[in-house]
Parts: sequence; C-alpha cells; structure tokens
Amino acid sequence: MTETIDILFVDDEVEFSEGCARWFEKKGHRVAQTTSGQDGIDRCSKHDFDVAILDWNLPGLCGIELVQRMRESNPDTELIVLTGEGTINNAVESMRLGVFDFQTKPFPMGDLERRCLAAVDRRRLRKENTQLREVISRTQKPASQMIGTCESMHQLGRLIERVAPTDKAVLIQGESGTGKELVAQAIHAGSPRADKPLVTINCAALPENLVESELFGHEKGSFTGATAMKPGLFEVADHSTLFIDEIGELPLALQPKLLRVLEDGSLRRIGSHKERRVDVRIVAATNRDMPKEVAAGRFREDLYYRINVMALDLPPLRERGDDIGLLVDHFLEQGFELDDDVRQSLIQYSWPGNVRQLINTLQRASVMTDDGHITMDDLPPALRNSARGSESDTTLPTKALPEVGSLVALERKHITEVLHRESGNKTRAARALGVERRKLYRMLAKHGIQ
Ligand SMILES: Nc1ncnc2c1ncn2[C@@H]1O[C@H](COP(=O)(O)OP(=O)(O)OP(=O)(O)O)[C@@H](O)[C@H]1O
Repeated sequence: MTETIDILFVDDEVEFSEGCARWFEKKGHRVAQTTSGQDGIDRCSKHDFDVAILDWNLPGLCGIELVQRMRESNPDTELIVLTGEGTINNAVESMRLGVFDFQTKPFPMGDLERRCLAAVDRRRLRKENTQLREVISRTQKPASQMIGTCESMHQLGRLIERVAPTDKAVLIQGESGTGKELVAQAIHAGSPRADKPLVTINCAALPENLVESELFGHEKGSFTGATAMKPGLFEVADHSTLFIDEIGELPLALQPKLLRVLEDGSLRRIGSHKERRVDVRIVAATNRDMPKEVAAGRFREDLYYRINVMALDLPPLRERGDDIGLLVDHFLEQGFELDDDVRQSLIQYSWPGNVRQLINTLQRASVMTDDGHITMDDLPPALRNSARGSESDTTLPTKALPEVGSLVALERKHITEVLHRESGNKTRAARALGVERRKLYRMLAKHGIQ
C-alpha cells in the first residue's frame, strides 16, 4: 500500500463525494467529507488535512473565496480543485492562489490518488524547507568529535551505539560542560532520523514565559508581542530529534503539556484550538539530581519516567584520567606549546566547569602568552593556586582528588575571583566560567555569594 493520505472532500454533490470517499477508504486513506464550504473551512482550521479536494461552485461561496479562506485557515493543507465546469480563467486564478491542481470531472480515481500523493510530497517538501529555515535561523552548531579513551567514555560510546538507532527517549546526565550536547548530537547522528537536522532548546537559557512558545509555537496575536505566527520547536523537529537541554529547569506548569506530546504526539500552539500531531524523538539532558527534583515536587514523576527510558551518565572530567591530556592536545591551537608544569597543573586540576572550562582556559592562555609559549603566568588564578596547593606533595597521583569540602571551597573561590575580575558583571562572569547566567545565579546562591 502507498502512504495514508488524510483527505477532506468539500463538494455539494453528495453521491460523487461519497463514491470518492469509499474508493479512497478502500485504498487505506482517511477521508472526511462535507457539502458546505464554510464547514470545510472550519474543519481545516481544526484538523491538519494533507489534501482538501474542493468543488469550485458551491452554493453561497465562489471558488476563489473558498480557496482563499481555506488557505488562510490552514496554509499547510494542499488544495486540489475538482469541478464540473472548469474555465481557463478559473484554473489560472486558482493556481495563482497556490492551489496544487485544477481538474475537471469526471476524473479517474487512480489519477486523483496520484495527484493527492504528489500534493503530499509537495507538502512534505515545504515543511522540510520551513524546518531547515527555522533551524538555520536558530543557529545550528556543527557536531564536534568526541575525544576520550578512558573506560567510562568507551562504555558511553557503546551505549550510544546501542541506543541511537532506536526511537527511545534518552536522558543524559552529567555536570555542566561534560559534553552532554555532544552526546545528544552523536545519538541523533546514529539514528534513522539523521538526515533531518537535530533541533535544540535550552530551557535554562530562556525566560520561563518564552519556553512554552519556543516549544509549542504560537498563533499571531496570542499574547503581547506575538506579531506573527511561529511554529514551535516540536513542529520544527517533526520526524527528527529534539534535544531538550537543562530539562530540570522546565517550569512545572509546562510539564503536563510536554508529557502529553510525549505520550501521544499531540500538541496545540499557544492561542490555537487546532490539535497537531508530531513524530519527535526526545533526547534530554540535565545536570540536576532528577530523583531529588522529583522528590522535592519540582519535576513530575510521570514525566521523569517518560524521558528517562534510557539514562546515560557522563563522568566529570576530573574522573577521566588520561583523557585530560588528550583533550589538552586536541584543543591547544597550533603554534602554541605548554610548559611542563602547566601541563601538569592542567592534568591535576579538578575542572568544576569540565571540558568547557578546559577549552576556555586554553583559549585564554593562548591570548595571554606573548610568544606562543604558555607558562604558569598565563593560567587563571584558580589553576595557579591549585598547582601551588599541590606543590607540597608532588607525588600526588593525577586521580587523587581534593576532598569534596575543599572542592566546593575551590569552586567558591574561583567564582569569586572571576566575578571580581569581571567587576561584578554576571553576564561576563558566566561567560568566563562557561556556564549559563541562570546557572551562575544558582551557584552564587549555593555559595552564599552576594
Ligand atoms: N569528550 C569531548 N571531546 C571533545 N570536546 C568535548 C568533549 N566533551 C565536551 N566537549 C566540548 O566541550 C564544550 C561543552 O560541551 P557541551 O556543551 O556538550 O556540554 P554540556 O554538558 O551540554 O554543558 P551544559 O550542561 O552547560 O549545557 C563543547 O564545546 C564541546 O564540544
């Protein structure tokens, strides 16, 4: 069987449209019918038909007006005009309005089915075009190579290979900067959806009131500032993967709406009654302790189980042994070299901001050095201090980490220093630390820093 088409017949010749409906239903398509143009317009605004087949001369509504209003009520539905009295003028006019095809009755059913399938193809292409434009306009980063040979990264690689080709929801857990987005990209790249772009939303980077409209879209005029209709990222990610970063930050009020779309693929844009269906694979990431969030009532338990079909844990950089050296070599730009003690302190540092912080540190050092030779003076104070702290015990093995208490103190000190250096500017401090602004606020609260 060919693919199922969702068709609406708008024709006042009941016998004709019933005959067509029976024929199309026998072929496995879904058919709705109405004899009234107004009812056709209403139905199109409530349901996303693939194709509507219209009569040109309906009582009370001329063909041109019907086409115009059908297009307004749902610009995504393809229109085919099938009329008893076709004139060249009508055909030209309807094509100008974007009708897919204009034919006169009688028209063989097999040909009509082929025209419908071609219309569905055009609809799909148009949708893909919109998706691509949306993704490009929301800036797509190219996927980077994932560096790491330690056992936990090997294990992670094997899990990614196993889970990627399935359609299962995946929850990636790990501290900030450990590479959760890279893992999401790898899962998408290894999935049958890889030919479509991965769509990403970061719940922490958006003000709460914007998260809903970004995820689910909105109609024009649905709230102040909604000057144009905008499809949500779920629609943009139709037949692809949606990466929901920092899902732990998703406002509680929005969680039932997300649960619904995960359960049956249906959603409504803000300000719309129309139910839309999407087929989206979810990969989510968090650096929060989700069971704790659930216990505290900040995250719905049912939603947690939905997104956590497969959990992937990313180890912090300080637990990856020799990988730190590999990452340093990978991210050190050509033409720069490190003093031995610099390399040693990079390897021994606890990296609270993980790989992102390591990349920032190397970039900063390459700006600080005058001659391409990076010395301890080119490192940020937190690294210099931590190296000084370990000088008293040079036999300290790479993996022997400071006690948790001192790690927290180190983090506090580092944040305070960065804030001081950036004259208290939190946006710049967050950038320097390699974290989102909202995360910085949480860190400040955690450490009681004013
Ligand atoms: N194993 C790795 N190999 C190479 N680059 C990596 C690796 N892990 C992370 N990176 C790089 O580190 C930076 C931070 O990674 P990413 O954004 O994936 O982290 P994250 O865990 O999603 O962070 P956050 O929780 O703050 O969103 C990116 O530039 C990424 O390309």
